[in-house]
Amino acid sequence: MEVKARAPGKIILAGEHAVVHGSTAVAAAIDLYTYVTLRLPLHSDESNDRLTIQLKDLSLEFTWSVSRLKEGIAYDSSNVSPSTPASCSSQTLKSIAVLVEEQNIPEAKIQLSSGISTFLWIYTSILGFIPATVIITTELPYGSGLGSSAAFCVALTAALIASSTSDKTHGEGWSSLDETNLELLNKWAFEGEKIIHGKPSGIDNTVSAYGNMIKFCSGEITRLKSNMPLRMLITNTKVGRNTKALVSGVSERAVRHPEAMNSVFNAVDSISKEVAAIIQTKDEISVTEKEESVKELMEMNQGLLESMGVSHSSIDTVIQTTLKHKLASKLTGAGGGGCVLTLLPTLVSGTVVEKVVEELESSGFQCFTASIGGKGAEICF
Ligand SMILES: Nc1ncnc2c1ncn2[C@@H]1O[C@H](COP(=O)(O)OP(=O)(O)O)[C@@H](O)[C@H]1O
Ligand SMILES: C[C@@](O)(CCOP(=O)(O)O)CC(=O)O
Ligand SMILES: [Mg+2]
Repeated sequence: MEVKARAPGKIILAGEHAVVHGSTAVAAAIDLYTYVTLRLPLHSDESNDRLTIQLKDLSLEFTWSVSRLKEGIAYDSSNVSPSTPASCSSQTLKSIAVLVEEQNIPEAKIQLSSGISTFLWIYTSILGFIPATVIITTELPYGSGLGSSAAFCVALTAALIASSTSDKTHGEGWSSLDETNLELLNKWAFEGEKIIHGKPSGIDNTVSAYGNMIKFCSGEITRLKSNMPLRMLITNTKVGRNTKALVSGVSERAVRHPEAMNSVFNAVDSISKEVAAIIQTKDEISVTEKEESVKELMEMNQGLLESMGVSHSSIDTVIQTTLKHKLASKLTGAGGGGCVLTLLPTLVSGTVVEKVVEELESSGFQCFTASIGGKGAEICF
């Protein structure tokens, strides 16, 4: 039996990091996906009693015998049920880390360890100890702020949940999951994100699961309906970074300077709420005026991200380059490198965009555009 699932990456228009501390943020799905193919043997076959994960884009494969997993994963199965997503205890995570270490992941790719641990936790929690081959491909750059970790968790969970539902509509292309399963997969994906991020807000897995554009605050989701064109240039600085380290850096700063950081988080909250309001407003305000407001709010948000300590010299270079052409930019996702968003107002000419892209690419960055606010998780049999 084979089932496929896909889940999108995202951009955060306003509010990253502060959202971890209870502020509002605005995010949108983008049309770049992570794909998971789950192959379950139809009959138990003793010669292939293995769980294998293939990361196709990286030409990497990790595999364990089911008996090794049963012996290695220390959890109390009475506490684990597919329908009640639970956090991976530190003892279980340690036992999973041993199984991951046995795979000798190349040093240059060691950041994948948390993703592979997440895979083992979610897979065994939902399907138990049964053999399978899981094939992953992705259009998202790893660790660049576009939510590859959440898309991976959401797509994986969607495939696992779909394989265990009785309603399998074959041959009709991609279809979305029902509300109950979406809610379930979103909760599991959040548990996965906890292994990768430490302390996620849940915005990335939520927007990847549900798609569209959302306003998110302390787990509460408001779906946004945009009433203005929103075109963003995405620049990948290609500077590698790790969301977990950046998120904990901000928390440490908040412990050192609680009052100041609270003011920063409150300011971000106001910015995100204003961004959401402008995007949705049906008032007779011209598109140019709306774009001017979004531009200014992006600049303010970037300033506050700098004060949280999550910007980077490569991000500054993108900001300065785009500013020469009167375009505003802010980092998106965890920062520290990764991707930067530049608002492309409707009136900006194609020639200017080409020039900006040329300058950015000559600095070694990679530029692209993506369609914003599209589909969430989908499955296909
Ligand atoms: N397709 C994938 N397969 C396995 N692990 C993945 C995949 N995508 C992401 N991950 C995990 O997520 C990590 C990157 O997540 P993170 O630092 O949050 O950055 P982002 O979510 O912005 O891409 C990777 O180092 C890896 O552990
Ligand atoms: C920094 C943060 O706000 C977003 C992280 O996004 P990403 O993993 O960098 O794509 C963390 C979170 O909300 O969980
Ligand atoms: Mg992430």
